Amino acid sequence: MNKQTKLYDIGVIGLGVMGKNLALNIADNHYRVSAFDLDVLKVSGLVNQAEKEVGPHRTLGIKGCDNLVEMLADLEKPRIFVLSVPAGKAVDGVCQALVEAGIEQDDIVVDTGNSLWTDTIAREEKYRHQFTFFSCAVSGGEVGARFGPSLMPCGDKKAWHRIQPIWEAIAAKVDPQSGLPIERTQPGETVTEGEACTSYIGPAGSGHYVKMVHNGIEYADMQLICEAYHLLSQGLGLDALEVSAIFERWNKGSLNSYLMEISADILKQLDPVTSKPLVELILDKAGQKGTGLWTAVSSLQIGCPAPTMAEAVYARALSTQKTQRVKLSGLLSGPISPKNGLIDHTKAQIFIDQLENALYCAKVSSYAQGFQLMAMAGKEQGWQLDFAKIAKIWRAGCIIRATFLQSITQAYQHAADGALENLLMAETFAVALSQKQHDWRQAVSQAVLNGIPAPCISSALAYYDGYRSAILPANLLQGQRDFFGAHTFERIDAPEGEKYHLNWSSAERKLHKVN
Ligand SMILES: NC(=O)C1=CN([C@@H]2O[C@H](COP(=O)(O)OP(=O)(O)OC[C@H]3O[C@@H](n4cnc5c(N)ncnc54)[C@H](OP(=O)(O)O)[C@@H]3O)[C@@H](O)[C@H]2O)C=CC1
Ligand SMILES: O=C(CO)[C@H](O)[C@H](O)COP(=O)(O)O
Repeated sequence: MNKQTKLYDIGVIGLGVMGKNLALNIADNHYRVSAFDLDVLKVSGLVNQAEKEVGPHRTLGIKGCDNLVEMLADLEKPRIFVLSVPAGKAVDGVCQALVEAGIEQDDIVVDTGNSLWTDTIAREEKYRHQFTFFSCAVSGGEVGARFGPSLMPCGDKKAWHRIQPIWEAIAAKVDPQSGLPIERTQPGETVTEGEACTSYIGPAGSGHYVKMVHNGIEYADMQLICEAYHLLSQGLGLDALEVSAIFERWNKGSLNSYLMEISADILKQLDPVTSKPLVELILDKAGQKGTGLWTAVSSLQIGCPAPTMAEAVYARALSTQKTQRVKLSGLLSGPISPKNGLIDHTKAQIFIDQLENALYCAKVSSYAQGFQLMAMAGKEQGWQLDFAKIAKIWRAGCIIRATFLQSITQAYQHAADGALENLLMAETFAVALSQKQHDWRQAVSQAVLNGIPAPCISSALAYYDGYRSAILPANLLQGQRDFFGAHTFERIDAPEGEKYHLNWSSAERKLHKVN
């Protein structure tokens, strides 16, 4: 391996999709990187790529290591290690191997994988007497990691101050006025202006919680776009290229986002083998690694409704039941399908415009759920989450980046003392949704009438309607609970907290005040 005399600034462990690109990004920003992976081919692959990218006149400060003892010797003390290994056992495996290799108390280990936030809290405690376990969730996929991701650090404040200059250098950057990304796409380029998409989130676990909700929102955003595609293709009978053109137009307006942009691109792609649209040849069974599921589970545990994110997880699960779906498509009846699609063609443009507004409203509703979930979790855990900052660091670099996040940033900045309980209460969104909600209902109605599943668009509407309902039928529900289980109920004409029970089954039906 490449022998250097000067010590290195940072050690990157795990050189898969993310680790390799983070290492190159860090080196582009003039920090010297020592890199290790269990797979020697990944180590040599990184070193070769670094040499190729810069050519003979300039070298990137990247060195491959054979083992962790070598890496420890390579690094300037106190040392900084970046872990980019699969979440779960591998993280503890590397931490243990670092202990065996001689890691010291002042050294910092930064876990950048999609770890479960409760594991992060436990690890900070577990390794407290051996080194500082810090964590920083990363979003942006391969390209983000290479040219500027969104970074959500949490844990020991002193550790944050040490890594902050590196993190601010490698993060995506945003023009503070417009909220638009300042992009770099070439190896060796750096962006030194603009606001960095990283900000200290809070104590251990908080950054990973925020990233988990980011992924829950990501699942919902993706499914919302897929439902629009389904309604346009199955409902109106449009082909992939026609849907792509609609998405490209939507991407120029309030729906502008990275996910909308790549969806338009995907729909345009022809299969190199058959020349048909590739999307039509991709099997309709969705995968998942678990972060969306964790978000839905947390929302249920906390008691904070996040139905659109949960529906997005269910939609992926349902998609995997392909064999049953195929069987039932011939067994269960739905609306009769005319040749050119289900929805009246003479009203196609009206429907397309309604769907655009429906998608915008559903997106606002979904983000409102996500931000409220973070607020409730933050309260429960005693984290002081700054939502304007969180929206800010999602404006570029991450998968859910969108111009819309500038409006969310401003909504939280304008709310006095962080008093915005729910995004739906922000004037900008309340007004927009009031104006567009009729179209949202039309789109959901068309989906229902024509038998096209749109669980995220419609659950987002149900959340909106539930949230704006002064009266819900939970009075009857409380009656049911008291009837069969003596679970008691409160009365609207009695002080809050006072509990009552009616002896529903007895002849006299006596009301008792319960102490
Ligand atoms: N891919 C993405 O878009 C994103 C991924 N993430 C998260 O980042 C983390 C890394 O993801 P990704 O790069 O995609 O994963 P990959 O599987 O591509 O890379 C992980 C790498 O870590 C190596 N590795 C595993 N165990 C060890 C070990 N004990 N010591 C050294 N190296 C080890 C693996 O080697 P081997 O293959 O030989 O086992 C592999 O090269 C995950 O937690 C993921 O959830 C976060 C944001 C986006
Ligand atoms: O964290 C990410 C981006 O922010 C990953 O892309 C995410 O892990 C993808 O999740 P899944 O495989 O479950 O779709």
